[in-house]
Amino acid sequence: MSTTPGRSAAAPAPVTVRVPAKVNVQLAVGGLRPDGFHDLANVFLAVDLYDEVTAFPAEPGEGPSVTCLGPDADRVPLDRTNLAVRAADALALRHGRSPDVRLRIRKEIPVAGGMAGGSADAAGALLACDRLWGTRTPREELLAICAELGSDVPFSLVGGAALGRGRGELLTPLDVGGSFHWVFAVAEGGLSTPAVYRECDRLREERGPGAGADAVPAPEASPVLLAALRCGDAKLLAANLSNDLQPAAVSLLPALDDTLAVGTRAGALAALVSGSGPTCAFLAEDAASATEVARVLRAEGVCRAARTATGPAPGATVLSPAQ
Ligand SMILES: C[C@](O)(CO)[C@H](O)COP(=O)(O)OP(=O)(O)OC[C@H]1O[C@@H](n2ccc(N)nc2=O)[C@H](O)[C@@H]1O
Ligand SMILES: Nc1ncnc2c1ncn2[C@@H]1O[C@H](COP(=O)(O)OP(=O)(O)OP(=O)(O)O)[C@@H](O)[C@H]1O
Repeated sequence: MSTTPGRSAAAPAPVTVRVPAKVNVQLAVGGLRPDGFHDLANVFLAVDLYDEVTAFPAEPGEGPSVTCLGPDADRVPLDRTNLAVRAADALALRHGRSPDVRLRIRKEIPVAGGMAGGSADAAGALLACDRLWGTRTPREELLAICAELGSDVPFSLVGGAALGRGRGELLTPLDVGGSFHWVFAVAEGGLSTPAVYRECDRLREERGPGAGADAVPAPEASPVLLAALRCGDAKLLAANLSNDLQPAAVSLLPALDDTLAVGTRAGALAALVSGSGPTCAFLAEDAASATEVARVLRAEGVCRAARTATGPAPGATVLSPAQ
């Protein structure tokens, strides 16, 4: 007999889903669109740093609730604005049912770190609730709900590597010919994604007439970068990493320049800000080099934590009950 609160003998078993963080190996940002978003060529790579979302059954009419465990748990909102709760609400609305679920997030992905942590929890909650409620939502509909929840959420569901067009939600899967070794330097605080995009526009305006947001060329994925992924060539990938949001993130948090420099001096093939930051990502030649880069980053005190990870990693995956 289970002792989980709120479970009767007939209640379904809790469902646990594991969801990866991401790093953007290319983030080309176009001009500001009328809807407030930017067109992107966004090359996502999922890495094996995971949040776990568990959906427990709740009483009929109870509605959704969420708890969070992990080092950053106190920075995660536990009300209806939590992206996992919003995902449960959106799925319930789609099926015309009450969003009765108790969600538990085990958080390893840095909060507001540019690694799509909230998006991961949204994708995880969506899959977990769909299983718990037996709603059997087709994959295409799950992806559409993901896109409504946030630009990064569809990729959190899919994982692997993908090119995101539009605002990042229109995904084309990419072939990857090997595993890449990364180090992530987690910063003390977070950066707000909209604030970083605003700073990117401001810096472009500052560059003068003709360089403003409306003069920005359409973003395109780099063919050489895509070839580097396809071949699993870490050195070629390192030479072609790029993030148009990096100057904006560094402008808001100038100390990131030191973090990037320390990791590079420690032997990383390349360093860049992950997405909207402030997490800094270092591509290493192999596992031993990644361990050394992480050690130096910690020793120099330029980050709150340094984590090694590899990518690509699978997207949102149901861990239990077993398939
Ligand atoms: C920086 C990235 O993480 C790179 O993958 C994403 O572009 C951000 O994706 P996200 O966190 O899922 O962002 P959303 O929740 O969709 O949007 C938050 C805010 O970020 C800005 N935003 C986001 C995506 C995009 N293509 N253009 C934007 O300008 C907008 O101000 C938007 O209101
Ligand atoms: N489940 C959640 N986990 C983390 N943050 C959440 C969650 N739900 C809502 N939030 C809010 O979203 C904000 C952004 O958090 P998140 O960790 O998703 O940022 P991020 O990783 O930089 O996002 P991205 O890389 O997709 O731009 C947080 O500051 C927090 O207020």
